[in-house]
Amino acid sequence: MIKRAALIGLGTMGPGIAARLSRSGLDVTAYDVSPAAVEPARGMLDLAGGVLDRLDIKAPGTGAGSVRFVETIAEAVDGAELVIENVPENIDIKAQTYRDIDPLIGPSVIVASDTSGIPITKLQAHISHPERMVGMHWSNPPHIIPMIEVIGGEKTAPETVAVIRDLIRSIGLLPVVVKKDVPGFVENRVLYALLREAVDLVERGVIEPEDLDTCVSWGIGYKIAVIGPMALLDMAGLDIYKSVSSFLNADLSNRDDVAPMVLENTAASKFGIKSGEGMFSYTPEQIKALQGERARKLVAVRRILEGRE
Ligand SMILES: NC(=O)C1=CN([C@@H]2O[C@H](COP(=O)(O)OP(=O)(O)OC[C@H]3O[C@@H](n4cnc5c(N)ncnc54)[C@H](O)[C@@H]3O)[C@@H](O)[C@H]2O)C=CC1
Ligand SMILES: Cc1ncc(C(=O)O)c(C(=O)O)c1O
Repeated sequence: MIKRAALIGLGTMGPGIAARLSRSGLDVTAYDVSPAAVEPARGMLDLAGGVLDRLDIKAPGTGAGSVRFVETIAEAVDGAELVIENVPENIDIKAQTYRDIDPLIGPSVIVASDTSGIPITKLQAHISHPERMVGMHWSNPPHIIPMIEVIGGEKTAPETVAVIRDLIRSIGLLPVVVKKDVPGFVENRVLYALLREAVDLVERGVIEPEDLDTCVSWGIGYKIAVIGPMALLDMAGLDIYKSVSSFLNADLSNRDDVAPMVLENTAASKFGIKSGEGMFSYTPEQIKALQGERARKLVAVRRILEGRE
């Protein structure tokens, strides 16, 4: 079983993944190309530790598992059996990172990418042992969401997929093996189908953004946490789905470009909470409160869904 992991990239995702792996007894080295990313990452690591306490996720033994911040990529991968790449969702940046890692690791080291949806087959073209490369797609916030997609590319060895699946299972998380290396894998294909329709409805003035969120969170979202889409079809009845989808599917958004509303916002540097404005506006105090509230509610819901209260 893997005991030493390296995390490359410590932005939104890296610190939570480091926290979750170390809590399960792995020794983690953490590296970011930007020294400015390290202090926020330490803060996120501490916050994630507190959330893991509230989830009652205990270390396997006293002192088991650690996170060590290092200053070079060579130090990060030295001795690692698993390297998890968490650099931005840009194939050139990811490819350069694999080229940097390649001469520093042995052929048995597994390189996993947390890509949101770039096919693994494309990524593994940039590494000399593609059979050891795999997709390991965590969901945000990664220390709280227990499901992780595992994706093999055309050249990934089945054993590599099995090792990562077993690692995820052994630390009490939920691996889902995606059988075909399709863009976006499964979670983001479903999420982006929902987001495309949601953005379109707001953009066309069908609904206000706040009301869209109430509708989806308290309608579909609340329900879907308890009963997944396939089981939901059976609950609703396939006859109903057949009737509604026979006229509704043709009316749903099928735009294949990025919606103008999103282009306008991003062009104006409105990225959401990271810039203080996006679909909504946020003060720094509101952002802190929202993040705390998100963690508290996700922990509470997870405890209930797991039958722990
Ligand atoms: N943000 C999200 O909700 C999720 C993101 N992902 C995926 O995870 C990956 C990382 O995403 P985020 O954490 O959101 O990105 P981010 O932009 O917040 O963080 C990326 C970090 O990588 C660092 N970095 C850039 N080049 C590097 C290099 N060559 N070596 C080391 N560090 C480098 C940056 O300084 C930055 O701190 C992306 O592929 C993304 O699609 C996956 C699940 C959810
Ligand atoms: C908007 C968005 N895009 C990608 C992801 C991901 O899973 O890669 C997420 C997420 O919540 O994890 C997301 O919200």
